Amino acid sequence: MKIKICGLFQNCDIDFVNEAKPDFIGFVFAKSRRQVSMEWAKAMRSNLSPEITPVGVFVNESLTKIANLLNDNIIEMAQLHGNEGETYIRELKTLTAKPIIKAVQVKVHADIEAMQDSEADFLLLDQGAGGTGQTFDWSLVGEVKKPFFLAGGLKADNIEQAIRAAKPFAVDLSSGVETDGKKDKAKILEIVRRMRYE
Ligand SMILES: O=C(O)c1ccccc1N[C@@H]1O[C@H](COP(=O)(O)O)[C@@H](O)[C@H]1O
Repeated sequence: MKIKICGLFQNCDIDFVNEAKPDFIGFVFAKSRRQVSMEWAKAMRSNLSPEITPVGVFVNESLTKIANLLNDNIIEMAQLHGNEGETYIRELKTLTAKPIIKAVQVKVHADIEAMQDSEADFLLLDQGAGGTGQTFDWSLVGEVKKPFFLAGGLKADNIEQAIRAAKPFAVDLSSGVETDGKKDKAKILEIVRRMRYE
């Protein structure tokens, strides 16, 4: 099981993940209390362990900004968390060879069905707008043709149940590894340890 720790915004967050070694981390470029600038992401990425893949999280961002971040190697994957459609994804793919993750807000299974043939490389199934700490009904997931990240309110006490129900390629956590709005080293270490050894 792959694991992504999203929404890193403090210098110490990089130390936490370098120790825990998740597979992916996320920098949020969208409006959010976790938002980072291009310059700050570049500085954090330069301290990130090379074994960890950095993902940029965007909401209806300009294609040029995303392509620049990818092509300047500040991020290695782009996660589109807004209303980006297939035309947008196709266009982004003409600007970069790096993988694209498309977030899907899951209210009914048909929301996933509608994205099965997307040109995105991965789907990310979430409860809503992103970074809310809210779960959705994992029994809605069912059969998914594409590899997908499972997100939305995942934390130590629900992650095993979520994995059993949805069988994702990777799990993605942000709020669930925070305390008082900041990344919590002990929670990050514990969840990555569990994914690796249980
Ligand atoms: O984290 C944010 O602030 C954010 C803002 C805008 C779009 C997406 C965002 N985060 C993504 O949301 C999911 C779930 O997060 P949570 O665990 O429920 O807090 C995750 O994929 C983040 O990448």
